[in-house]
Amino acid sequence: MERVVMARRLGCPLPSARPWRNRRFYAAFAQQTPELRQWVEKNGGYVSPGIELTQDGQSGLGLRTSQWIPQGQTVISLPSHLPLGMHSGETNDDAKEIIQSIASRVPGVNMDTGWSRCGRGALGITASLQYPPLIYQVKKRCKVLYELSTRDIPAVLETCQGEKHPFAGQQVDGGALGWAMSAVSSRAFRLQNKKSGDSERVLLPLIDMCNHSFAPNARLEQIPTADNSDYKLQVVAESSLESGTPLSLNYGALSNDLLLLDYGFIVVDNPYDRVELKYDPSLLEVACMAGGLSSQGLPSFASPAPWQQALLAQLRLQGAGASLLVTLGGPEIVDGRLLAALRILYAGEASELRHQDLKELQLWTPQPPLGFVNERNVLRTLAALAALVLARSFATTAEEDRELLGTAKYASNQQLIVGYRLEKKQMLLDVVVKLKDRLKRLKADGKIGPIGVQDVSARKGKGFG
Ligand SMILES: C[S@@+](CC[C@H](N)C(=O)[O-])C[C@H]1O[C@@H](n2cnc3c(N)ncnc32)[C@H](O)[C@@H]1O
Repeated sequence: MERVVMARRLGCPLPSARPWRNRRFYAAFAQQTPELRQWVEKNGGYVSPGIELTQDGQSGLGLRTSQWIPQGQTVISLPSHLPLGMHSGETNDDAKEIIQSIASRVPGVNMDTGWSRCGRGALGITASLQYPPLIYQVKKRCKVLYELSTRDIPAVLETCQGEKHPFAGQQVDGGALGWAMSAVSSRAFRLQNKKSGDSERVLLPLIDMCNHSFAPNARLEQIPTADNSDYKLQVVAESSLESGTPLSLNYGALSNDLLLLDYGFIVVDNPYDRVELKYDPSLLEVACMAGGLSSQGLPSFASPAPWQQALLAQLRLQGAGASLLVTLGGPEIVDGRLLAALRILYAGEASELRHQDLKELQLWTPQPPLGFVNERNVLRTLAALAALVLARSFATTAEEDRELLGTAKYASNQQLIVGYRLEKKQMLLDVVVKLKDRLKRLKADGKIGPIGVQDVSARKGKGFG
């Protein structure tokens, strides 16, 4: 049995791009449960009589239970011929070849990058995101979409006539292409192809009506047949479900950036949300001072000792092949490489690290690996760094965003975007709180001396190594 994950990585519309956002559309569609059920069953699938299509608040359409479902019960089962992928369907061979040739030019399919709705107006609202890494992603995808629709796809389609034309003679403009890619990205699952062993993205009828939760009440399984020649896909209840419970699957440990780009929604208090920043010694220097640490006796971040440089190179934060992108947030609170780098930079001598595993330096351990003073300096610097990133990266404050969210004149796209940047700020504030909390717990042990030159000697006396 294999778990199947939502494929994400292809793209998703912002809410206004979804025709089904219209309430009447939802209501009409939700009534089609019997037809969908019959279609699945006619094609060899199974749908529990205990589930139905419904309109699910902010999430659009969804599935919910219409009766009590016991834990472990299969609620949907699809045979392997129902998922729709690049290699399935009844398109004629010429058209299939052309579609595959178009797909090979789409970075989202081959390079595992995401998409967003990049049609008219997308760039206008992009600036409101305020968060440069996401703005960059949106612009990049807009560019790819533009090039595909104005250059690459017309070049392929030019040679196609009649039967060969995969879209029955219709042109594919940026809007249509963006819509199609978004529709796929927000609904595709990643499956293991039993024959080739490759992972491929497929659309799963009915199953793709399940909305996302980080605490899902259902899971998707790919069950191989006894001889391993075929498989079926099934949605199974994770726990017993009361009647009227929305069915949810976990789309994956996705940040709000990926959820917004690929699915068009964000999760409040998303445990996997992060901010990206560049590892920058001068920023660390400022954070060190902002953290109230005296510069006396403390390291020069810009020109560390050779042994520190060697360790930073091992962390790929220095030298050829360095990768300077680090993150704050997520379950680990701070990127392990950044944590290790600060621990190394605050260590007085190479001997302090003699018995230290570089991997362990990247983790939060119950005991601070290089002693209390080292850890306190690290925590103070990191908390100040998170506060600095918060102050420097966004044009508005969290308070201003909250006020904006409260004003009715905002259309849903704008609300989503303001909500997105507010979540980023809130996440950074949470990082500061978590780091300060750690600092408090460290201090509660009563082993921390005053800050300054004494710290260095105290640290030297700890006897690590
Ligand atoms: C696989 S489809 C699920 C069915 C979809 N709600 C519909 O109306 O067809 C994924 C899309 O559902 C919506 N969605 C899923 N989970 C959501 C959530 N937790 N919050 C808001 N929207 C959600 C998003 O629009 C997303 O792109």
